[in-house]
Amino acid sequence: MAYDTEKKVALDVALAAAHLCDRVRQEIVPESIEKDDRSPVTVADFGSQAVICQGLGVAFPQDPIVGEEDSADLRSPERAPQLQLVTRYVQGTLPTATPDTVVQWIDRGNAQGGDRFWTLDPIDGTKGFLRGDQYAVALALVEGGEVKVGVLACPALSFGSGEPGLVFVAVRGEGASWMPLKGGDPQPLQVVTGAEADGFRFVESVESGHGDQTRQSAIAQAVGITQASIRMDSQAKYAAVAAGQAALYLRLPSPKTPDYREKIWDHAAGVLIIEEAGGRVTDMLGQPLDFSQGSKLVNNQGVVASNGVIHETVIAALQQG
Ligand SMILES: Nc1ncnc2c1ncn2[C@@H]1O[C@H](COP(=O)(O)O)[C@@H](O)[C@H]1OP(=O)(O)O
Ligand SMILES: [Mg+2]
Ligand SMILES: [Mg+2]
Ligand SMILES: [Mg+2]
Repeated sequence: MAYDTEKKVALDVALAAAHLCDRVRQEIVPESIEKDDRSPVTVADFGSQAVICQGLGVAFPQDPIVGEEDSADLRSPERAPQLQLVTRYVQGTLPTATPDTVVQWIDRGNAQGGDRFWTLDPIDGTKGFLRGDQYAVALALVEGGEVKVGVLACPALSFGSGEPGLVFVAVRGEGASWMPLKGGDPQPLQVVTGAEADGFRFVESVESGHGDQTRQSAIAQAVGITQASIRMDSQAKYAAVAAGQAALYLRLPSPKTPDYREKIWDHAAGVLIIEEAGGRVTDMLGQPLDFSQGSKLVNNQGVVASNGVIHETVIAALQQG
């Protein structure tokens, strides 16, 4: 089957990284370092990126990786204790790791893109990770501007009363599935269908600054969703729609940051997983997300991810105000 090796390697590295993040959260209270854009990063974000870039580098040495983090914030002498800690966690997976190899692996993720590249968010939802809520390790392969393989590992996510720790994977044209992080048979993913919108739920970010929650509620109501939103950090929201737990994910530009452009690693894996589960993802104008323009979705604003059935109704409601 197409992309068999890519799927297997992506799952292996994402699982190893998810395990590292989970260990960090169980064992220490991770401190956050503030990046230049004032967003937080932790030893787990760096460790996850190191493990994934190392594994992709061995399996696909020619493939560029467009990752969120770079090692600049870890290289300064005053950050030596944090780099030591990252190295110790990476050694749990790669026993020969040293501070030098760790920063090199992290910086493999500094590529700009190309016709074929990987995009990586080593921890999507760092704020959720720090709060003890949802987060995801998100990895996707983009070829010719199209997402071909997507993996989302969600160590804190569970369905119903099941144990937390789920992984989601999709290959274009071959469907999407989920399985427990600790192993088990893959189960197919299918969005919720039917036209009974008053039974539907919608998902949105926990962070009010990452979207327009007022407008998101108004649009959900306009399309007949009467229940309150489920607020969740990270691309776990895409997983919730793909698994039929919600029919809609709305991410409309925040009035505080109207010029914000979404980063490709915040969406690529989730988009493919929803599409392969039978759903649809566009921007707020109904245009497909354009993954061919470097690290940002410069041609898109806002994201609408749905079960497909209600998609056009949502886009029409957005056009009305
Ligand atoms: N103004 C903004 N609008 C939309 N997303 C944002 C904004 N600022 C940061 N983000 C991104 O939202 C993602 C988290 O998603 P969610 O809110 O759904 O949990 C993070 O990757 C974060 O990027 P960054 O890592 O650069 O801070
Ligand atoms: Mg992110
Ligand atoms: Mg991140
Ligand atoms: Mg971040």
